[in-house]
Amino acid sequence: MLTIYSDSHRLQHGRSELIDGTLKPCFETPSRADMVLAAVRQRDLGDVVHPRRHGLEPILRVHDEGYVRFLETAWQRWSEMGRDYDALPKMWQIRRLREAVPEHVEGQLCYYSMDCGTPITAGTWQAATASVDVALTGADRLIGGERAAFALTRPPGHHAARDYCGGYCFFNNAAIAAQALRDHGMHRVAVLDVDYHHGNGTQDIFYHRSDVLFLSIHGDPRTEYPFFLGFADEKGDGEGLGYNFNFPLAAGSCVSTWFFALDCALEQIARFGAEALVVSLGVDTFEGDPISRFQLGTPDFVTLGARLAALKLPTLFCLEGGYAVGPIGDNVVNVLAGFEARS
Ligand SMILES: NCCCNCCCCCC(O)(O)C(F)(F)F
Ligand SMILES: [Zn+2]
Repeated sequence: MLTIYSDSHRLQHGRSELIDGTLKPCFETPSRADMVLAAVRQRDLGDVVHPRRHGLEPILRVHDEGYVRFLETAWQRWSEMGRDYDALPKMWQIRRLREAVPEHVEGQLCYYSMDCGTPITAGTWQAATASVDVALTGADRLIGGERAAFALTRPPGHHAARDYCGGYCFFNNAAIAAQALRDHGMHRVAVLDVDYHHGNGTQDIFYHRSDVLFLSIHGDPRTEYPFFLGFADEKGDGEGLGYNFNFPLAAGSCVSTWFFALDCALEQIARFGAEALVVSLGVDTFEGDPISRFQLGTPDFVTLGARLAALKLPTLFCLEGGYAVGPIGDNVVNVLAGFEARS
């Protein structure tokens, strides 16, 4: 399987995040991508290519222009305040506060974000746009007729909504790739999110649409981040009613429960008649993940890949989460190798 990778991911390296009430070093580190790339090479998964640049147009097919312009200018405006450290919001635009978009960078930082775990740094814009190019280069390969591709995307994307960043995500790589597949003639595209955390951003982007089916298996938002989206009763709206499926599972759920949810999701994808599949591939479902609470073992990721291959669809894998850095490479490559073995 082809891997698309850009060294520009290294430019996103936040210093700290506020997590569980304390400031800790960021869990979403460059070493994650280094370990995945090393495993891709060590396991001889296939060629590794650099992305083609696609510019801002595909991003603007999914994200709000004001939000994109904010991300493009935030660091420079933040630095002009004499700050040389990560940009993080100090509050949010919560219920009954004014909806208007602030002019000032500090206000916009609050308006265009959903948490304080997603630092904007000097290299964020370059890293995030390169990550989109990685995903889009993978989509180009599917459009060109290839069966599958692995977009080694970092920073991740599935928490990024039309007009806000969060959960270490700035641009929604998987959603932008799905939109590109639609724009290049695939009529029905499914996005399956297997990351531990609900892909609130991807749901937000496609919630009113029937041409992109979104499905997510994740930790129950009653107790797990992102708390405010990802419930089973969120089924889409308007045109999109019936084209959104959430499978929230209680923290600590066993592996067989997880695979039962996967089989239900795969059944919906087959019924939808998808012409292509984008997988938001987070491996923080791993039993040893430091911030998540499912129990998949490293061998289970082979089974996941095999189940996905059974759909016999052109498939683009976009890396999302996974914070057990030692095993992340084997966990990710197991999915891809498991997929290839059944293709
Ligand atoms: N007590 C745990 C608090 C969790 N705080 C933030 C979690 C962010 C998860 C990010 C991710 O893994 O979903 C992504 F794929 F986007 F990277
Ligand atoms: Zn996650």
